[in-house]
This record gives sequence, structure tokens and C-alpha cells, in this order.
Amino acid sequence: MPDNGLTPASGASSGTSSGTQDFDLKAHIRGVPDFPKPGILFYDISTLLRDGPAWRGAMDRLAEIIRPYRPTLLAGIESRGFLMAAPMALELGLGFIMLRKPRKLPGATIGYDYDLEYGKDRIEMQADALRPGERVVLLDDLLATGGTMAAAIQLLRKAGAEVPAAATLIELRFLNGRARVDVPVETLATYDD
Ligand SMILES: O=P(O)(O)OC[C@H]1O[C@H](OP(=O)(O)OP(=O)(O)O)[C@H](O)[C@@H]1O
Ligand SMILES: Nc1ncnc2[nH]cnc12
Repeated sequence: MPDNGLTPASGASSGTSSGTQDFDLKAHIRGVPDFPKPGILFYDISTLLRDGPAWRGAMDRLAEIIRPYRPTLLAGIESRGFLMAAPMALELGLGFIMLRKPRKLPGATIGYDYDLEYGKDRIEMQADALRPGERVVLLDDLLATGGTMAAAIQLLRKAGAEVPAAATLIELRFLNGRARVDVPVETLATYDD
């Protein structure tokens, strides 16, 4: 764990939903209390990103897990999902597309509106981003309530894609986001509180 003056996020050593226990990702993630609001423990991946070998290890491990789903394209969810999708695309020899907050993408877009706990949100992609028969694996850094991921899957389907799986570094299992997502979600580190 880097000496960053902040607490490592709690929990036993990390594994994956595929059962592999050989990469201790949790040692590289810090928990920042009361960010962005009092009472929230923020799982910060900055400490992982700034450690070259650890970041490489995480991407290698996730690539191994994603490969069997045989994606033809990846999609990253703004903004931390882009950090995942870009290196993963290079690793797998694929392209990737950006799923963005409203009015960020040029040209014709397709959007999907979804409900938040209070209010609404929308996610968009470029209308010409997909070719026929595309199998898109979705990437983000973290699964919390699952609202963002569920909306992203609906958007990709609306655009004509098949979504065989989604993958994140971190899953906050106590929020039960998986229940809202109807594809397999692969994760490298799970937190129970
Ligand atoms: O499962 P959910 O409850 O929907 O939450 C998970 C989402 O929240 C975070 O993104 P955020 O909206 O903070 O944006 P950022 O990536 O730009 O920081 C995270 O990167 C996921 O995209
Ligand atoms: N607790 C958390 N830490 C980091 N990113 C998040 N996105 C939603 N909840 C989060």
C-alpha cells in the first residue's frame, strides 16, 4: 500500500467473481471517508492508477476475464470507465466507445433516460458507433447501486448491440447493484461494507 496518509479500504483480500485470488487489488485502493458527502466512504482508484505495475496487473487480470466473452467492441462509462476501457481495448486489440453524460458527444446521438434516487439522469452514445452484430462488453471502475450500469446496458441494446457482460474493478456488494443488471458482472474486488 502506498504511504498516502489515507486508510486502505477495509475487507479481506480481493478475488474475482470467477474465483481467482492471485491479485490483491484491495491493497491498492484507498477509502476516503466523507467524500463527496458526509457518511460516504469513497473507494478511490487514484492510488492504483499511479502505481504502474499494480495498474498493469489489474488490467491484465481483467483482460483474462473479459476475453472469453468474445467482445467485438468495448464501451466505457464516463468518466472513470474511460480509464478502464481505453487500456483494455489496446490489450484486447479492440476499439471502444464512450458512453457520456448529455450533450458531450458531437453529431447524432442516442440517449437513455433513467431514474436516480432523487431526480433523473441520461446517458448518451453516438448514433453511428455500432456495426451490425456487435458484442459489446461494458466497463466501469465501480458497481454501486447498479443504476448507471443498467442504463448503459439498455442504451447499448437500444442501439442494436448484444451485451454479453460488464466488468468493473470494484463492487460494493452491500448496495446489491448486481440485482439491477441482467448480464454477468465480473469484478476484481468486492466490499461488503
Ligand atoms: O452503480 P451506481 O450507483 O450507478 O454508481 C456507480 C457509478 O458512479 C461513479 O461514477 P460518477 O457518477 O461518480 O462519475 P465519475 O466516473 O465521472 O466520477 C462510478 O464511476 C460509476 O459510474
Ligand atoms: N462509494 C463510492 N466510491 C467511489 N465511487 C462511487 N460511485 C458510487 N459510489 C461510490
